[in-house]
Amino acid sequence: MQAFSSQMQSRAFLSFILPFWPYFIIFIILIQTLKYPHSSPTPFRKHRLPPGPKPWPVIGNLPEMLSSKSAPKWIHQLVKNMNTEIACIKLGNVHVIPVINPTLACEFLKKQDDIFASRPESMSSGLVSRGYKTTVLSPYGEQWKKMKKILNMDLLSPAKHQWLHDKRMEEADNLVRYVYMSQNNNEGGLVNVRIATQHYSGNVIRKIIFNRRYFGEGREDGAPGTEEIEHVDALFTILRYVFAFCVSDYMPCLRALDVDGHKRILKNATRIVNKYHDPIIEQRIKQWKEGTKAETEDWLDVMVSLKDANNKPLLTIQEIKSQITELMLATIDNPSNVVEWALAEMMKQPEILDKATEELDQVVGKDRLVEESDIPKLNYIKACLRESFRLHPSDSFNVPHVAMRDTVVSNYFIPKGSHVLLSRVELGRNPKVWEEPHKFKPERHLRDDGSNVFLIEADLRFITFTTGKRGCPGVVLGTTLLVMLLARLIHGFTWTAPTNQPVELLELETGPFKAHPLVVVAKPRLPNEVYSLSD
Ligand code: HEM
Repeated sequence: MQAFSSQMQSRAFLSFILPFWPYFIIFIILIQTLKYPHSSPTPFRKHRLPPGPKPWPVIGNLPEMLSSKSAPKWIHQLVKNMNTEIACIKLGNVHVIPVINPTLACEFLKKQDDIFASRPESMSSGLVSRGYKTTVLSPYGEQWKKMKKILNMDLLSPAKHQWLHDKRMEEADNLVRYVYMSQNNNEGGLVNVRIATQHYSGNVIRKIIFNRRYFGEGREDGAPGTEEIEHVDALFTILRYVFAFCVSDYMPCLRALDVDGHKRILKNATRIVNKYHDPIIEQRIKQWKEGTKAETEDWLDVMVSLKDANNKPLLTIQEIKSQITELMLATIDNPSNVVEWALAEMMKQPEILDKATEELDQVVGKDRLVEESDIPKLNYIKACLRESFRLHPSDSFNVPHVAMRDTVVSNYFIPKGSHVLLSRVELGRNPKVWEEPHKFKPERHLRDDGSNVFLIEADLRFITFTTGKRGCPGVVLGTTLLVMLLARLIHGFTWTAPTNQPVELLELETGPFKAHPLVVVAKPRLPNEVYSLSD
């Protein structure tokens, strides 16, 4: 009876308190705002902010963002509706500045690069970088400078690139073996190109960092084992959520609640990645300490052996662990996404596929497989890759850049702390820049004088590696992976769609990602002995 009456009391209390919940939340938000006031007035305040939707007090345009199916699509639609090429959307206290025009993009990343060289601090980047110990995710400062210098000088230098040649080639051979073996599968030679490309990227970076392809037993046919599938899936989950407009990044007072579930998903994915990486890293550090390892064979060895001015280890274990995860993330998505789309587009326009195959036969011949030394001569292949980057970027936006002080860009006031988002989708498809923007037309990237095509796009008419302080340090490795992947697939095999299943080019509703994996038939096109590959 007493239990019943206390139940009644708590029900009465609940029905009394429920209508006041919204006021309670607004109260917390107001306290939050008082804790984090807007930046103080500066002389730039006479300039207007870029055009944008009217924000609600305190919460800004968060309600509209939350009621949309996809935040990037909502932002792009706003920009389109306002007929502008730069906008300002207020999410909580943060000014988010989407940009779809290359001249403006160059203002941010070239002319005022010094001001826009920071990154946002967020739940996801803090978690993945173990408290900003890495490069991509760390705000501008001493830690970022330390890590970027190590990448440029010790891991990605031309000499180190040369040193790692054989490891990359082993994986390029493994890719061909994997596709070649599909002839023997009981699906009539069907190849899931997404699996082939994602695991090629995963295999190469695992080989470079850990000197191994497999975490577990591995497989004879070069295909990924269960451990590698779990590892690569977890990396892609992190990539999907790392800059995914998490509500609490704009309303820090909601951080403890994990309202959109992003924290739980990211924690789970990083746990999986750490489960594979941490034991290898810990054992290797021990081996170097005990003197049972003395030969430098991979990036992990390099990282463990780096010394500071006092001959002490330059990197802490946390720095090594977080930087390794970040290097995996940085390598894995662009090659797989861009090459899967490129092959799908080329199969849709067979004359393009024929032209690429002709170039390969001319440069490489039919008696051997493509080698890295062929890359400078494969201009049509590189033009196809550029076209795929332009039309099918691996994400809706470039990694955010943060304004380190108030400034003016193109007569608009950009307040300190603004998040600048160069739109990968809308830069590449901007009709003022590109004729027939939705058509896959590699010829537009060939040069009249026949000179070398590069994947770098320094004018930011679309995004590949960008430029400036925050530009990608992995241009050479990235270019090598991309060209080898597409060139080996096209040179080694003829590709046809299975009967009654034509190739389609549908995008997901949420972004520029291919809705369905490309699953097509591969037939070897070179003499059999060319495929007898080293293990
Ligand atoms: C495969 C093709 C690749 C593409 C298309 C690519 C593209 C990019 C882009 C667009 C950025 C952001 C630049 C900006 O903030 O403006 C970036 C940053 C970065 N990339 Fe790459 N990347 C690739 C491969 C790699 C590889 C192989 C590595 C190293 C293993 C790497 C390491 C990094 C790092 C460390 C940063 C952060 C730079 C900084 O914040 O200072 N990337 N990359």
